Amino acid sequence: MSELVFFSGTMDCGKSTLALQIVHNRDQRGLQSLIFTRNDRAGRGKLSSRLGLVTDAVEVTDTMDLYGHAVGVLSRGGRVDYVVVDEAQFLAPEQADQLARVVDELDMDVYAFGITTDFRTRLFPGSQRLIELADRIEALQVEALCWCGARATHNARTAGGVMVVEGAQVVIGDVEGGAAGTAGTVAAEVGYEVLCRRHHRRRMTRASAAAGALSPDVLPVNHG
Ligand SMILES: Nc1ncnc2c1ncn2[C@@H]1O[C@H](COP(=O)(O)OP(=O)(O)O)[C@@H](O)[C@H]1O
Ligand SMILES: Cc1cn([C@H]2C[C@H](O)[C@@H](COP(=O)(O)O)O2)c(=O)[nH]c1=O
Repeated sequence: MSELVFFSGTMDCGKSTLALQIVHNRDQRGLQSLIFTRNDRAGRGKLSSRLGLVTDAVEVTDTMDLYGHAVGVLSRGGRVDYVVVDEAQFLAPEQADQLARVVDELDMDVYAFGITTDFRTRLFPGSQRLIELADRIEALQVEALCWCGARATHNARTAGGVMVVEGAQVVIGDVEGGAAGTAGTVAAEVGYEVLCRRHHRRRMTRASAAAGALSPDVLPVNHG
């Protein structure tokens, strides 16, 4: 039985790497993928991982029908054995429904990869719909870590090094403060950092925690 599987986690937890591994392993066995992505940092029509691997993909647009696209490939004599979708948080909810239709009507596995929540801890609409529809939701085994060493569960956005909780939901960027990419809204000063919930709630990034540790008002008072 074919499945819709949603592999989700924070930024930088290895989702794109796993997507590329799935494609590589099936490719080795002669299976043909149809790969979708949207707003990858490497540019349009790319699925890239921070480990340096990259492959070509179909860039999803606002109005693209993913089921219709798969049917189109098949009807032109192309072969599709399974579907991979990276940056699936950027899908419109109806595109998640189209992926479920691919599974049910074309009998193909669909592996979707994406972050669950945005920098305000709110579900992305595409991720919400995938959670609602998926046969399975998988958390990645290599967890990203907060600066405190706890498992990172949330994504923080920083602007000029300071955590922000207001702004557009979609701003393409990277962890470690570096913003990159060619699609979507790109703000040079925006960065991301993965945090545990406790530190996300307290708005404590690695930099602000370090600054707090050095702040005179938390240093031990010398009564001597
Ligand atoms: N220099 C490196 N050496 C080993 N592993 C690395 C290196 N850089 C990144 N990684 C691994 O790659 C992961 C990020 O992979 P990626 O697929 O780009 O993440 P995601 O798609 O979830 O944002 C990191 O969590 C880390 O495990
Ligand atoms: C939290 C958050 C992230 N984004 C963007 C930033 C990146 O371009 C992608 C996530 O990519 P990754 O491969 O999982 O690192 O999403 C965003 O637009 N809005 C957010 O709130």
